[in-house]
Order: sequence, then structure tokens, then C-alpha cells
Amino acid sequence: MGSAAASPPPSGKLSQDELKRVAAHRAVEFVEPGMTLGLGTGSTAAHALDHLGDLLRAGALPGVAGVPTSLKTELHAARVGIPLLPLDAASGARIRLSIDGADEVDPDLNLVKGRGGSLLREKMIEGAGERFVVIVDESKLVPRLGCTGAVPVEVIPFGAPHTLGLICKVFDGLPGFHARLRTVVDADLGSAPFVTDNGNYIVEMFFEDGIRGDLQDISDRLLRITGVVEHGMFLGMATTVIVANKDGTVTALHRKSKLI
Ligand SMILES: O=C(CO)[C@H](O)[C@H](O)COP(=O)(O)O
Repeated sequence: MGSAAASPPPSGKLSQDELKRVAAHRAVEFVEPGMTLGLGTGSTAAHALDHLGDLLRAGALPGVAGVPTSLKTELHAARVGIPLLPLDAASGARIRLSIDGADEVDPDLNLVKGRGGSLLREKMIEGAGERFVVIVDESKLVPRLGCTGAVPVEVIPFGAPHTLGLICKVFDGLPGFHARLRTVVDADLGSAPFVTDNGNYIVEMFFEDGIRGDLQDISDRLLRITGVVEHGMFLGMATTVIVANKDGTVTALHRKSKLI
């Protein structure tokens, strides 16, 4: 990890949502006129969208456009007046900066993302951009990925239980490991598989005490399984992580360049 810088605390105690807003607003300070942005998904990224919309409407950021990482973000960005581009058009214009939240951040700035279900488009867009600024409140900092909840894996619906079995084999014998298909409660169907924006399903992997071992090797083994589309470990992708601390200070953690 690179350098860290902290700012003084605002007065009064901030809620978790207010901390998310503080981190999001700090990230938007990196946006310059004319930039094409990767627009993240989730409650933290939503604060960045709102703030960007305010600045665009005030005429402060002419020429800024965004590539949305989910259908939800596409609707939100359109509502607040952020001009949108599809990823294919944006690669010509270069995505200069992506701003998104994360579910977990480890000491090497590796991330778990996708508990909101948007990991595939997030990884495509944030992987294509030059800089990736992650915005989190302090609760997202973890000693190891997989400490606080599920690590999601997007799989094609065909044979999903079979693919789930193959994913479990990667972690054979690991105490406390289990995995399951993410479900939602549907008014008509009862329990039904969660379906991503890409029409796929999500397998959730759970670890008793986080993932121990070589993350890159685990990533490679997961991606070699036919039926797995992508997983929610974002390794070496974040260039800056902006952390809003419980005491109201903001810390920026930097990596010199993206590893992928
Ligand atoms: O990866 C994501 C969505 O797929 C989100 O960035 C992640 O779940 C964090 O969400 P929030 O900002 O609501 O805590």
C-alpha cells in the first residue's frame, strides 16, 4: 500500500450514511471537466451520483459523462442529469476515473465487491478505467477478504447447482467454508434465485475467518471453472481508497498504479 493522508474531523457524530456521503464527496473532488467516469453501484456510490449531478447542473463540470455499472445506477444517473455512455463508446473516450463503494477492503487495497449483485459490470468498467477510487466508511476495512460476509461469484443459470459444487471443491476441507445460491423472496414464486442485470445467478461463498492463502491463485482457480462468469474479489484494481473514519476524519490510501 502507498501513502495515507488524514483530514480533521467535522464537529458532531456522523451516522454511517453520513460517513458514506463524506467519502463520496471527497472522491468527486478528483473529477475534472471533460472526464468520462465509471459510475459505481450501491448506497455509497449513490451519494457520488447525487453530488456529481448537483455539480453538473451548476455548470461546474462541463463535458463530464459516465458509464453506469448497473441498471439501477443508469436510472439514478439519468435522473440527476449525468450524461451516459455505453462501455463500448467510452473505451474510445477513455474512462479516466471510476468511483465506487466496496463491501470489504484489505490492507493491500484488495476488495470484495458485488454484495449488491453488480460485480461483473463493475469489474469490466472499473478494470477498463485509468484510476479507480473506492469510497468506504471505516467498517469496510478488514484484515482479510471474506471476514464480514459473502464473497459473490456470478454464474450462468444453466447447471448452477453443478457449478456451485465445483466452486465448493476449490475450498475442499477448509473448516467453516460453505456456499449457496443467492435467493430472493418473490411474491408469486416464493424463494427464487437472485438474477443479475446480465441474467445470471450469484453463488455466495462464506469463510469462517476470511480467505487465507494466495488470493490470485484462488481467483485463477475460480475463473477456470466453466460456468463461472466472474467473482467479487477485485485484486490490485483500486488505486485510491477513501475511508471516512468513525471520528469523522477522512483517510486516503493510495496505490501507485493499477496492477490490472
Ligand atoms: O459492490 C457493490 C455493488 O455490487 C457495492 O459497491 C458494495 O456492495 C458496497 O455497497 P454500499 O456502498 O451500499 O455499502
